[in-house]
Amino acid sequence: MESLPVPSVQAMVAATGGDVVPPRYLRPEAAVDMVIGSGEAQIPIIDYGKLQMDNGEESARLHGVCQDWGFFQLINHSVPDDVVEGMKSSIQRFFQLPAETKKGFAQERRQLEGYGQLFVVSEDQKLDWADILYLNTQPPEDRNMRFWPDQPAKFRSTLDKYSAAVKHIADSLLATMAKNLGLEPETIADKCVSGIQSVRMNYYPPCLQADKVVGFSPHSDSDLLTLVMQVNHVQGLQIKRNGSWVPVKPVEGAFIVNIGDIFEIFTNGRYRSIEHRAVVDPKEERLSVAAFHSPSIHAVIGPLKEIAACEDEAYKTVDHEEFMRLFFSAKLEGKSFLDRMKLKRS
Ligand SMILES: O=C(O)CCC(=O)C(=O)O
Ligand SMILES: [Fe+2]
Repeated sequence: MESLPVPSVQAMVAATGGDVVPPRYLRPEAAVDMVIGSGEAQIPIIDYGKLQMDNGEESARLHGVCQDWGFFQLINHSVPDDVVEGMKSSIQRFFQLPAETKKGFAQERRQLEGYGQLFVVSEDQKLDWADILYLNTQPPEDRNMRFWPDQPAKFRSTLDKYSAAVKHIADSLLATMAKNLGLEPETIADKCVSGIQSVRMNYYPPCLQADKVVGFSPHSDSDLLTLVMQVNHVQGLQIKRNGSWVPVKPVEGAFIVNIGDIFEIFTNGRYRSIEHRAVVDPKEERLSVAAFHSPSIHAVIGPLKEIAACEDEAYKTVDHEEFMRLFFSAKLEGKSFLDRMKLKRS
């Protein structure tokens, strides 16, 4: 698994002032897409504190939101402020480091981790207006410290704390979601013993011709559940709903949570992953941190037998390693990966 090396967009913008857009970044298709005006829609808000108190009303709301939206903002979560703020400042400071220093953590051949970009599989493919740092964070034995920045000084210890705290929330949400689907909470939890977490830190430089580029191509996440933190005040995340893009207005201090492809496969389509993308600001940089949660690498990925017992399976069953290999070896294009995982009905 690997992604072809591409230039740093941040370095390119620093060199040109950001008003030059090389052809490989021009995305005319994005400009014609319909975007719902801001203020018209807001993704639902779920209160984590209420879920923890076994509040039946809040978990019923969560069930409705998972079926109807696949995206929500999680408030009142338990990650301490200093961990959240520490993570934000570590990431901002990492991307402020000189280009040469960041290159010390660059991706290597046949590896996904590190500083660079993902899903670049051909030399003529269009590119996203972003640089990323992608790291395996859980279980700890999966970490490759070679790619973990040692600058700023607290980066590693902060990411260690952040990753554990966010994993804890994801596991707890997954247990509630399993219950909401009439499953034993262990049904999903058992597959997540030594569950995998990876963290993708996204840096979107400004682009004076922002409507001509895309920060993150339309995609659904491949995992079970993603928790995204907005690092600064610049908005850019949009979700696809009823055929239009809906901008997400982040609530201060909330996590943006979304259902991934593996959840859709596990539940045979009861909860669906939602297509989303990131757009770029003309004047200001934007940063976000996505934490992806997947079952153990030894788990089988296919419809859960508890759900598929009385209905046709709509998705293939593959081992987790094969699933990851398939996901990372193609261009990200909406939900096309999940479509390839569907069983064709005759
Ligand atoms: O930048 C964002 O807000 C979204 C990032 C995202 O979709 C991802 O990392 O998968
Ligand atoms: Fe995503």
